[in-house]
Amino acid sequence: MIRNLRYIFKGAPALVRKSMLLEWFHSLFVAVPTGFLLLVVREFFSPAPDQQRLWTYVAIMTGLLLVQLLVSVRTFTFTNNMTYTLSTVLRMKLGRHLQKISMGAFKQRDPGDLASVVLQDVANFELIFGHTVGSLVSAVFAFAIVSVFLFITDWRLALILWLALPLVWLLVKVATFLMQRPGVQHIEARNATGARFLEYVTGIRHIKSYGMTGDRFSTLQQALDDFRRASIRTEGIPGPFILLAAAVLEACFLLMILAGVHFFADGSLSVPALVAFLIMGYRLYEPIKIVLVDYTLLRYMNISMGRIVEVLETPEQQGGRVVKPTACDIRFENVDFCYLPGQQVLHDVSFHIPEKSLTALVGPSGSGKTTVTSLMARFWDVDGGSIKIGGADIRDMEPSVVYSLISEVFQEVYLFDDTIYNNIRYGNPQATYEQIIDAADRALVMEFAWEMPDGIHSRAGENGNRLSGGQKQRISIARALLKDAPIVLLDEATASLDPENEVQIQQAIQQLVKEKTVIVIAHKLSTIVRADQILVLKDGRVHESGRHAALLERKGLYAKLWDIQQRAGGWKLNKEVVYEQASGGSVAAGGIKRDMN
Ligand SMILES: Nc1ncnc2c1ncn2[C@@H]1O[C@H](COP(=O)(O)OP(=O)(O)OP(=O)(O)O)[C@@H](O)[C@H]1O
Repeated sequence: MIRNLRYIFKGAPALVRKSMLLEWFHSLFVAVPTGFLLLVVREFFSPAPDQQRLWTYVAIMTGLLLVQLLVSVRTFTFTNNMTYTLSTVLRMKLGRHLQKISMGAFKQRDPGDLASVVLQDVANFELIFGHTVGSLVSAVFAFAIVSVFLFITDWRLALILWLALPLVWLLVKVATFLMQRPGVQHIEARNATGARFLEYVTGIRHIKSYGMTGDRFSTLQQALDDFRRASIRTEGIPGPFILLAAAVLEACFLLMILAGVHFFADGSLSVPALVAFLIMGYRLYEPIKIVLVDYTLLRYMNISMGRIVEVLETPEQQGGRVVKPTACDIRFENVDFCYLPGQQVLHDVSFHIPEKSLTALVGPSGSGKTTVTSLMARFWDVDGGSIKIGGADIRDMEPSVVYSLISEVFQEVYLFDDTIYNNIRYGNPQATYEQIIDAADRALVMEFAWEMPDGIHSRAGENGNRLSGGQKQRISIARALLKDAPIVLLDEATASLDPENEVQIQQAIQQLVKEKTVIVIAHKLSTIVRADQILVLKDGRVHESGRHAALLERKGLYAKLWDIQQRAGGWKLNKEVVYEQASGGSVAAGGIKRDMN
């Protein structure tokens, strides 16, 4: 636990030290009045009680209690502020860290599980830390101070009260040991419930349309049942041990009374000392009772902290030796890669993409086209070989540098639940209003945005659900135009569009790829007949490469795919769509119109 706490408090030790100091100070003002209580009792039972002395003690105790109140308020406010500051810092740290780990490490965990680390585990930490750590520290100090007073008064009775400690400690240890597994299971069940709820809400359209409501509900019901059982176990298993520990405290107190009466009878204990023990013995156990409840909570917090530390310790992608490459040609050298251990997806892939050229990636489904583009963008790091941009290994560059070199326009467009304007602005947060409108104009976003109630400031909805597929793609192209990165990755951006939309998207893409190094994943081979280079992938290897005509002559896989597409289903292309890197570095793309024969 100490290691986890240290890790989490890294960067804020001064805050924690101040909080602990305040708690110690607070415990001092809780315990010292008890000492005066002893003096009051002694004075009270003396043969001639001194009234003035008694009033002085009472006045001092009142003063101390007032200070205690002030210190309590200050300690509470400080600890409260510190806890929420720490948890905000922690959440931001987790957010920043998640950005810096590779997609591989990111995807090893269920997204619902990761979200629950950031939200639930940090909430667990702030709730338990804020409410228990302070009182625990205070309790330990108060216990120590009251013990000193008691040992001074009568060491034998104090020792009997202390007898409870090893027993209580043992019972707490057993309780925390027993709750370790249910605690982990409880957190797992909680995450599973969150994930099932998320699945249920996000998939509600499909669940309804496939009439799966009953089935899906039972999955959720199952998760909720598991969660209920896990919650009962987490509280129920340590519960009896904690109750037993409380009973041990009561028993030792009774034992102390019996011994006190015995010592009083044999004349070795005075009345004031006995009364003091009756009052203060109970007070001695108050902090322990707090510890009993809080300690098990603390162990639960430790499980959450362990999960937070585990995420924070996931290695970040390194880089930084190369600040920015001087050119933007791309070279794959003997690249091997697997998403999962033992399942190699790319094998010894080598090729070179000259700067400002157009390269098409083609191949059967699952051949590795998307994987090649993901590796170029350093979403994952290669397992073997290297990828170089401008001659520099991308592993020597900060991932953010690599991202800044690349614009992507993929089939699946992700839009934030924000305005269209802001969604474009993500491409370059420093862009001016004019630059954003210009990008929107060039990507033909303005054509549809004008007609919306708030124009370009209309909201896109969650993941753009208020917009059509074509409109979303135009926004993503505007975003890429605004970013103006030297490398452009296109993933068959027009696959799911109607002909009219497709022509418009092609025009927008034409704007985007001017003077850039372009890599296009093409499923329709007719679009890439004029590419500078076509890489044909099969089973994660470069099976063939060359220009369109040369590949047709070879009569290999490309020629076969071409043949199939030409004959496919009686469709006739009567106007070609072509990506072409012209000698001046521009790419031409025509419109497409299909007629059924
Ligand atoms: N995140 C992932 N985790 C595990 N395996 C993956 C992951 N993404 C892709 N794969 C596997 O890697 C292989 C290559 O996938 P990739 O998406 O690169 O192919 P592709 O050529 O782009 O396919 P498509 O044309 O269907 O999009 C496939 O066998 C796929 O199952």
